[in-house]
Amino acid sequence: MFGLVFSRRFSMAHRLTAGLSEKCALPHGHNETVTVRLTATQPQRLDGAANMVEPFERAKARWHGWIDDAVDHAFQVNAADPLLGWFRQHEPTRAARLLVTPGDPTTEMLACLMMTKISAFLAADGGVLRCASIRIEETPTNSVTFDGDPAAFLPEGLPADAWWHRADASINDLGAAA
Ligand SMILES: Nc1nc2c(c(=O)[nH]1)N=C([C@H](O)[C@H](O)COP(=O)(O)OP(=O)(O)OP(=O)(O)O)CN2
Repeated sequence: MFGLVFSRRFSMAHRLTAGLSEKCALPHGHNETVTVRLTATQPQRLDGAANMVEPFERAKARWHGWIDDAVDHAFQVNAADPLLGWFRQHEPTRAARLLVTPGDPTTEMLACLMMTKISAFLAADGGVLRCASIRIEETPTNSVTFDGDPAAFLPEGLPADAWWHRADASINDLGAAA
């Protein structure tokens, strides 16, 4: 089967506060690369004319738009991080630039949330493609890969309408909770 593979770079900052990585408890940043592998939901032969699964431009437009406009330079924070309250009180406009995760914003969590998000985009685009796997390179020496169903690996009890399920530009649900 064909796989359409797209990579996009983004800058981010985060901090991990749950206690497993004390060195990462202060805000710090990475230049990361996310790579997705898309496959056809109904694989077919090449037609002998256009010979495409789907034009690259169409397949990646919404996804790369979200990475560039919403994820790039966002600050990734645990939903329980007190910094969230600080931003909401002192810099509410900038709170929109916080990518909020259930628990620490690790690369594993980001892989699951991003795979759910791109799946929502692909479904909204007609469901011609699905995301078969995702790889996030956090640093030049550390990457996380994921394939399968993110729902089976995300923590239980998360809202079914959270930002990662929606085919929109959201990276948090702060507006909904305000
Ligand atoms: N399982 C995970 N472990 C860690 C994560 C993660 O997302 N998942 N993240 C971090 C930190 O973000 C840290 O900044 C990066 O890890 P680190 O190993 O320190 O990265 P380096 O590139 O500096 O590693 P070198 O071995 O020095 O190349 C920590 N753990």
